[in-house]
Amino acid sequence: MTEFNTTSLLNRYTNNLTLIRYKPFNNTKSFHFQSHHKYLQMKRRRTRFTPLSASPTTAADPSKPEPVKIDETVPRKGPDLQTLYRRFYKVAAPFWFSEDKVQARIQLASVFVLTLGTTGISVGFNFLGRDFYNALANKDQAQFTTQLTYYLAAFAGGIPIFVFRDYARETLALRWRSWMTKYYMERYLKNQTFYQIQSQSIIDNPDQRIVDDLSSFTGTSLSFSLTLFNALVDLISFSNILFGIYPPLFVILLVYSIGGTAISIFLGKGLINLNFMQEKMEADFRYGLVRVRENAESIAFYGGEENEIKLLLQRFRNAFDNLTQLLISSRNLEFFTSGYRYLIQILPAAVVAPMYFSGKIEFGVINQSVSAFNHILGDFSLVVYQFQAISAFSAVIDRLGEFDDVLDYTSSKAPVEAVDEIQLAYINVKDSTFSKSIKGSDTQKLLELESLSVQTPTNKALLIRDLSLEVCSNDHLLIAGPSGSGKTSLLRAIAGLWRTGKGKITFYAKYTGVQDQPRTPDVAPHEAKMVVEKNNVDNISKYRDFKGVFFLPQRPYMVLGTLRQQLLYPTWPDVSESTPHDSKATDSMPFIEEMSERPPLPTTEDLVQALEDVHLGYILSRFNGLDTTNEWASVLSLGEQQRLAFARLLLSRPDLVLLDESTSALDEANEAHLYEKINASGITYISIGHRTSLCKFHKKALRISPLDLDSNQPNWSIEPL
Ligand SMILES: Nc1ncnc2c1ncn2[C@@H]1O[C@H](COP(=O)(O)OP(=O)(O)OP(=O)(O)O)[C@@H](O)[C@H]1O
Repeated sequence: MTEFNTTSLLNRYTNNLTLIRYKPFNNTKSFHFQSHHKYLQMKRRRTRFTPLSASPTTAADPSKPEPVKIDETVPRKGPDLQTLYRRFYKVAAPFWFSEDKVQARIQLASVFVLTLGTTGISVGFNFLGRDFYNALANKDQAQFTTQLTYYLAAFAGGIPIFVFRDYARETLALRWRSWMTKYYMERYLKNQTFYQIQSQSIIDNPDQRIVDDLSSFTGTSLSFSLTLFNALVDLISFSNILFGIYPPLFVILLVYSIGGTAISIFLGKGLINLNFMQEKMEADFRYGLVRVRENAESIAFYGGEENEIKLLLQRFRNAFDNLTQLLISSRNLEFFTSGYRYLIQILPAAVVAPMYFSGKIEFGVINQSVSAFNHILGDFSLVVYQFQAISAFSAVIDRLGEFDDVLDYTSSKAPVEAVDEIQLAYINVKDSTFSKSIKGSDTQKLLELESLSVQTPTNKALLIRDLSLEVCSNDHLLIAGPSGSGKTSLLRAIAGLWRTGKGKITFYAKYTGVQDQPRTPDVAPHEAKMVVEKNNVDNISKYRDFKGVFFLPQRPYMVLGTLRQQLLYPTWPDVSESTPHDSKATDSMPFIEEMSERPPLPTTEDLVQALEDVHLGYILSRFNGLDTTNEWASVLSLGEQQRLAFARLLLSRPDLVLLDESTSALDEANEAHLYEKINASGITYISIGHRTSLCKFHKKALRISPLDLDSNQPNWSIEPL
């Protein structure tokens, strides 16, 4: 039924070009980092994660995370108990030792106290029940009325405690989740970790792990801890009662529950893995749909609906098949758990009844023993009754733990592998005397490449050999060469995205981050105020604080948001129309705060002027000003998006910009206008481009030719234009 509904829905969605009209403004879940290629591989094979060949440093140090990488050739094996425990602790612990620990612990303590309260109330009800039924059996009306009053009073007093316990638990879970969400997102977006995870296919669906797994991890961890605590207190309280009534009954119960737990673990051991795969496959399916939405126009132009339906249905079928397996395993387990649950129901009454008949106990004691018996049975049988929930939770722990390990591994990788990598250094040149001292003139060195060789990260193919060059202010450089020769790869290396190769890249720019940075010994004190070596892991993000450098890709990235946010991206990232409602929302999430200092915010007039400067003033009236939200990548043409990217550039005014075919979609008049604008605003540019019309805006050209592997000669040359 579900499969049929999904199939027909997909058919209706992709037929008649419905996809092109669908606008995704309110979906904040649309992270999209999984490659299509990976999906094609996934179709026939199941996935397992195996350790990477870790370097000796990481392997020897047990505190370092265990790195993982997708190996799609072998079926995945579930984690062992020790790994699960390690992962649970690693994921759960940081919050309870964070800056919010005092509040969090107080809240946790109150939840536990309220839980104790609820157990006390249950015990009270057990005794009330005994007296109530005794009064009934004795036909003692006065006593019955008194007991009834007590019962009602206990209800009135007890119910709020149950309600407040749940409320306190859920607010604590929310607090924990909001802290964890920020913690994981920061690590995911730091040091270009998201780029490495995506470009090397390290793990599947990180977005689903941040959104869904974190939510269920925090909620379930708390409710399971409380269930365990409750069961323990319950066990102590009710064991006394049952033991007091008839000790052998207690022993039978103990044996029964231990046996039941062992059998359910044996029967349900495959469920953890099935749950893990289910989460992954559901996320893959959802991601496939997000891709259709995001690429609606291209798919519609290609007429690729049929293809998409097949691919999407295949993804859905993977989830469906796995769920079928999951249901079968759950059903088999259910046969056992249902039998286990109901088989023993009449036992306490049957065992205690002879004592009642012989007058040793009153009638109410039978009811009391049944109730105590059921409580203890429930406590001892936690694993049996909750096995499916426990296996789903284990899958969540496994996925989050794996993600956590990858985040740790990716951010700790840089120092270990530094020997064979391209070195990046950043020199702060706020000091104007230094600027002039470099060449004895007013020009300032902005970028220096020393013996730089660039290799592709996956197969280490050499693209550029031994490149050395210097770019000073107004030294506009054009990078040219045949398609595939490595022009964009050179920019990737300069941007720090690719580190494979050797040589050194040094930026000389204005640094806007923290001042007290270590100085490297090879730079004389009069030359630079501060140097940041990229080998230090934190420095990739510090590098972004360099006001001096800006990159413009061929297809500009359009953020989800207003036109104002487009223009302010990426220099002023956290600016949005903050309403009173927003600030309230931030108050309730104490961890979501501004991340760092920014340069002064451009005014509305500045933004309008920037749009006019790139000949885009007309879109203001078309889209009702700066503050309306649109799917900008769909509503603006590629040329308009490129001009918008130049408006960002003019607002940020960096010293140096790297343009990767950034005017490829523009007519020559607009292209010339934009180059004149950036030239006039004092920005030095390095452009990649194929058009000869670009030559007149540049002073020199770097020509890259395809590498000849048989020769040791560099495959580049520099010539004046
Ligand atoms: N992630 C990657 N892993 C392995 N090889 C890659 C990767 N990205 C690009 N390459 C290869 O590196 C080579 C250079 O690619 P690059 O994008 O730098 O070329 P380009 O000179 O900019 O080409 P074009 O002018 O067509 O844009 C190509 O052969 C490409 O296939």
